[in-house]
Amino acid sequence: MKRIWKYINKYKWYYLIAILSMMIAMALDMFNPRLTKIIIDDVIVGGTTEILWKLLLALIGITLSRAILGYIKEYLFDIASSKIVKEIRKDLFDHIQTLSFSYFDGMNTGEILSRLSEDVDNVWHALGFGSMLFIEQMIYFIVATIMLFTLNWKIALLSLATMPLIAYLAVILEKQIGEVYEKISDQGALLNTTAQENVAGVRLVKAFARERYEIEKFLNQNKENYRLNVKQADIWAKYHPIIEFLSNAISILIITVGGLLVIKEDISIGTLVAANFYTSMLIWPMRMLGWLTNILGQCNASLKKIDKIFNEKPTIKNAENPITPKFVKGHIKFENVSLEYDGVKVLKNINIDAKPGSTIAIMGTTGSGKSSLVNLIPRFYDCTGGRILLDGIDIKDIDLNFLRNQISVVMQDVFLFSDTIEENIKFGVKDTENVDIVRVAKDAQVYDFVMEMKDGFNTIIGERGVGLSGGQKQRISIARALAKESKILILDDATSALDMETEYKIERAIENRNEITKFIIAHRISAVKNADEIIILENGEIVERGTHDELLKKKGKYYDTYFEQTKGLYTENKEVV
Ligand SMILES: Nc1ncnc2c1ncn2[C@@H]1O[C@H](COP(=O)(O)OP(=O)(O)OP(=O)(O)O)[C@@H](O)[C@H]1O
Repeated sequence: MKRIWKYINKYKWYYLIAILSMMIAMALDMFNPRLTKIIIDDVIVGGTTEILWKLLLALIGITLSRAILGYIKEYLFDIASSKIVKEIRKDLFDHIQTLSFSYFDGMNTGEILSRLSEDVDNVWHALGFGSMLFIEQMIYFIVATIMLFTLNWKIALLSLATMPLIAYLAVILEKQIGEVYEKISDQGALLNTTAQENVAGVRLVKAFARERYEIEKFLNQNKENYRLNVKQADIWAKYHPIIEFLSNAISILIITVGGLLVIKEDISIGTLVAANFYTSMLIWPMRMLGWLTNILGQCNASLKKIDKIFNEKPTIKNAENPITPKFVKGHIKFENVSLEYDGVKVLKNINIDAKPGSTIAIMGTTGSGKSSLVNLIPRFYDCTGGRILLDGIDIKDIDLNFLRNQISVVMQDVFLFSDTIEENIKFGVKDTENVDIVRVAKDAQVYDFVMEMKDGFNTIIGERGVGLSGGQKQRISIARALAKESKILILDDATSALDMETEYKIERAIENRNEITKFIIAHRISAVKNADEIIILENGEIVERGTHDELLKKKGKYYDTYFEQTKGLYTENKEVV
């Protein structure tokens, strides 16, 4: 909640002027029943017709000024709330960008999207018309009470005595609605996630003919959402008519008691009309209390959820005084590195010395820790033991942005944006004017198939690269990494969808880049055989290492893989034919 005051404070003048306009408009409103009273008592009953035109002019003047002030009030409330919400959404988005990989491991996209859209919208409603009506109704209540007392204290007391009952019902209503709303909001996030995952994975759903199951899953979520909404409507239906009935009953009571006072000539007819008017002004805030507290309650619940994201701290942080080296050679050294995810050790005693420009290939069974190992270099995760050095400096001491700028990663799971091929390739490039798109496209074997497309590099590819083959997507993501021209290149199983020939051409082009230190995770011997060092991982430990020839001589795991992949070229005792 504290956070929201920081934003409101920034636009306090908007709110102050809006509230001032509101107060003047309301003060003018208060004159209307008084003028009506004078028209009834003095002009109609008393016969002083000569003041009628002045009274009518005053009524017109009040109505006009009220309209102008009303416009100023609404405009300022709207503009201030829209500005605040724009800033909250931006800050929230910026903050989400700063969060580390581990945060996203445990969150689903639908939930984050719900915070950014539905919850921020709830804050907007509350800061705009919600708070405006709340302040307005509270002032109406106070002023109408004062006006009633100045008219007749008996009627004033009678009106006020009935208000707590309406207020009590409104508060109960708000409490129950608030509880259900919280559930509706969580359910909405779940519904979003289900829909989002289904649409994103529609091809997989169709391939596995799981449409029925997915529809059922969505319908169940939707049914629960419906049930909660009906429950909310039920609560409204239970309390709202009672509040409505009480409001009307109060009016009848005032007219009856006031009528008796008129008969007894305690008050004039004009006073009764004015008192009835002020009583209705008193009832409205009470009646709206439920609705307003509901909006404010929703806003409060949403703010708590938004705050939870804001309170999330990135687990990977910059050092207090981060180092920004002047020049990077690209020497990467792992010293006794280990890694645990939630207490489970996935890497143990890793020692690697990757000299500038060298190629380190990593092989191993699935789940052996290959991706985890390379993910430590750009600090997607921090090692839990040992240290990693870049040119002799612990990477935890290097400015995080600087460090990541030195590294290009082609991830296992290719992600392309729905944009042109050129923009996708230029994604990580700072100096977009001087990037040699053609060279990187040729090196990544992208150039030929792009040139066959009608719009070439300007071809817009669908979401996540829809419209391209798996191999084409991988090649574009390799081109994207090469275009970044960083000192360290990580290819995490980046050529798995490529045919041997294309993979070979890309590997050669990358090998020729002597200025880059390369980490290549691959399963094919052909992709790793020219590496300066090949590392075989098993259960998070290096079980074999050396060059292609050295490993073949060892006749260990690498040799077995080599034999498996080149079957037919050997005799039964694994001797070359
Ligand atoms: N973010 C994470 N949180 C928790 N555990 C993880 C995380 N990422 C990986 N793991 C676990 O760490 C182990 C190593 O995973 P990793 O992805 O590094 O293996 P890999 O050798 O790259 O596998 P593959 O060849 O299938 O990609 C696995 O047991 C995996 O379940």
